[in-house]
Amino acid sequence: MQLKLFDEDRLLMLPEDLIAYDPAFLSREESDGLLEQLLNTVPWQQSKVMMYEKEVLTPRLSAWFGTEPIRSGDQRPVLPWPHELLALKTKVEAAAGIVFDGVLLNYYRDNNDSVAWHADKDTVPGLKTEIASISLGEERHFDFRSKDDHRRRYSIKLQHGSLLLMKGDLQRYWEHRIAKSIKPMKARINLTFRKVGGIMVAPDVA
Ligand SMILES: O=C(O)CCC(=O)C(=O)O
Ligand SMILES: [Fe+2]
Repeated sequence: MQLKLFDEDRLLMLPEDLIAYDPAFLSREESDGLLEQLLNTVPWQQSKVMMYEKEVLTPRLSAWFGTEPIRSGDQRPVLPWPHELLALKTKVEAAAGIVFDGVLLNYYRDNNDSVAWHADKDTVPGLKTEIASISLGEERHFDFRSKDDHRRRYSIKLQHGSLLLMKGDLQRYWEHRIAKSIKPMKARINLTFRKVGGIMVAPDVA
């Protein structure tokens, strides 16, 4: 049998200390309700980033909820936690065994929205960045590649209501992305719960 380039089973080869995946963390009803509510109530914005000395719009919308900016200089307003995101934060913290202080929401409107290859870095050497990621709506491929050898790749389809934990040295040795697709796609919202504590920076990615 021929191995596909992106074979979901191969995710299992990414060590368990880097990734944990629960495909049905939220029920169907919870996921449907939350997706609808976030689509309609979040003050979505399209951020600008500098790329090769030019300002470009990121190919997705986003919003940041927390108590301080995701990183110094970030233009996004710091939005207060709405009730339903606080409830979700508590549930995610219980599953992850980590306390978070902010959540970044990404809204991929269709198949043309994406996030380019990046790792979510922190500024303090040796501090491991742990992120809990909830997916709602359209299933998209989440790709990983080794920073040392870009041919080493894995991919997983992030399902409606799933929870992905990224931990250990994942951000140090691996990059991730959501690629554009030629297949028409509906809306997807991703929520990444993070610990900023005034020290973590998010990357400038388009
Ligand atoms: O949409 C996703 O699943 C990932 C988003 C991401 O990598 C990020 O916000 O840093
Ligand atoms: Fe990321």
